[in-house]
Amino acid sequence: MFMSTGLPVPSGVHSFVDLVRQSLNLDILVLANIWILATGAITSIRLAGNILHSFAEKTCLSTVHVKQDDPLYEEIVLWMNDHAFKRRNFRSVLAQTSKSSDDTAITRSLPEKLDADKLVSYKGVEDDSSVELKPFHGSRLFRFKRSWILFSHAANNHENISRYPQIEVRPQLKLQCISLSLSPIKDFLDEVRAYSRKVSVSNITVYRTRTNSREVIRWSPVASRPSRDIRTVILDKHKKKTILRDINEYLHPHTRQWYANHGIPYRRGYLFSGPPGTGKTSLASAIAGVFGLDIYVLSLLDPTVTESQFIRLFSEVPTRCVVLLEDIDAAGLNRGNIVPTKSRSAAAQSSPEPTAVAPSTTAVSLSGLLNAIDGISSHEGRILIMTTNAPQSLDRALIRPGRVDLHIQFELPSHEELRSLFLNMYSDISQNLADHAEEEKQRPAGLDDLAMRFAELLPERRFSLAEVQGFLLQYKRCPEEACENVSSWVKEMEVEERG
Ligand SMILES: Nc1ncnc2c1ncn2[C@@H]1O[C@H](COP(=O)(O)OP(=O)(O)OP(=O)(O)O)[C@@H](O)[C@H]1O
Repeated sequence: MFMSTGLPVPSGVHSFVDLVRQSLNLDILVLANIWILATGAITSIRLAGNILHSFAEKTCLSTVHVKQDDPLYEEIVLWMNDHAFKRRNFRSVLAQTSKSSDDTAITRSLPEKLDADKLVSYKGVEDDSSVELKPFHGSRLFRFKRSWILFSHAANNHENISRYPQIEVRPQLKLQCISLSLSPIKDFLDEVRAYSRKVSVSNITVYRTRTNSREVIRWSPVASRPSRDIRTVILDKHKKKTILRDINEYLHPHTRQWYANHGIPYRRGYLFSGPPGTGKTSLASAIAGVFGLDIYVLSLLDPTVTESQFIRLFSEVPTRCVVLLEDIDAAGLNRGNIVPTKSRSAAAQSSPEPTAVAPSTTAVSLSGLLNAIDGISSHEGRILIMTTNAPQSLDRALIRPGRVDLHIQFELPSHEELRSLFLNMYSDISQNLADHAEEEKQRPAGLDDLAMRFAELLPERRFSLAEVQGFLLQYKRCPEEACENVSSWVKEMEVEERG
């Protein structure tokens, strides 16, 4: 009987129950009992599963946790998306605005030749690469070589993070396999690394500091872009060769062993000095490309980074990478109020006037920076590149050998360098030409003469390559026009300087 509880039941419920009973020929009480039993059974199976899983975890499962701020995290997610998740249909995915610089879709929907007078609105242009849908959270059991690996990626519990910021949050990415040894997962991780290297072979990733949701400052990838071709960096051939050889030798594993055998800390530092816009950052980026290294950019002027964080970040960079510390003079770094001593070489080339010392604008003191560079916790194996516009204002302690092993001075361009810039702008150096002679042969006829004329119309060692490049960008497709207009541009610049 339905009325067994003795509680009054609305007549509407009565008629609904009668309707179900008559039309389906089923007793709703029986249905309710079946439902209760099924729910109980499912809950028990789940519970048993959990108990079994935690028992297996303790006895026969090997587990590897990966923290979200480790570069491996992104690499594993990438591998899973491109392999294990590829053929499965997910209904809950992560939508991402694509950072890809691949313009194929846009190029397809535009006319082949650029019409200078026809303006294109990119709102209406189809860009099918702008949104990516990726499986993100969830579990997946997959076979790798001869082992079964369970990948689990839990969603971030933001509530817990904001409530208990001091508590170490459980790592969200977990790999497990039925084995008493970690070697199947180790093999898998090696494969993940190799795959990630293959995918980004011609790209360099730039890392900068970012404060995460737990208010902890960490390295974070901000861009992955094609590396700059070293041939496009204009610099005295001898200087370019010297630094490339030096880094090549330094990075070789034999050199590392040599340092270890001789008890010398395995570190190498470079100082790039020169006026603004002469190619210091461009060379650092091209070096990273040549040696397939990622760049970690630190700024002494970043107000969010304290001295201890600065030292920690320095010690957290990977073994082979470029750490770029830009404009170290701009931070007004000095030993408290002590006026920094001039370096011998810098003093030789600087003006006889004493250099005005800017007040310190950084949370990092000179001793903090020295500590980060070669203190006890400082990382070995990295390449440190510091750039400055005013080497004469740097403390000698900062640029002593061991901290700065090679000083590359950039100058305002000579006629020869201006000629090279012109040729760079108007020749197609996207082709992978093996030697210089081959490169010359491929140049459009007459370009060499134009380049010579252009360079001679400009005064030597007066304007930076960045300034001249800015002028040339107005005539991207018309080298002749650039030559015709360069003299009036020089006059304008001179008037501007005087004013
Ligand atoms: N030596 C050079 N070779 C090729 N391009 C250069 C060179 N110098 C400057 N440029 C061009 O000028 C622009 C600025 O160069 P870059 O940022 O490398 O200069 P910088 O010396 O680091 O300047 P700053 O001291 O202001 O940071 C870049 O777009 C680069 O292409």
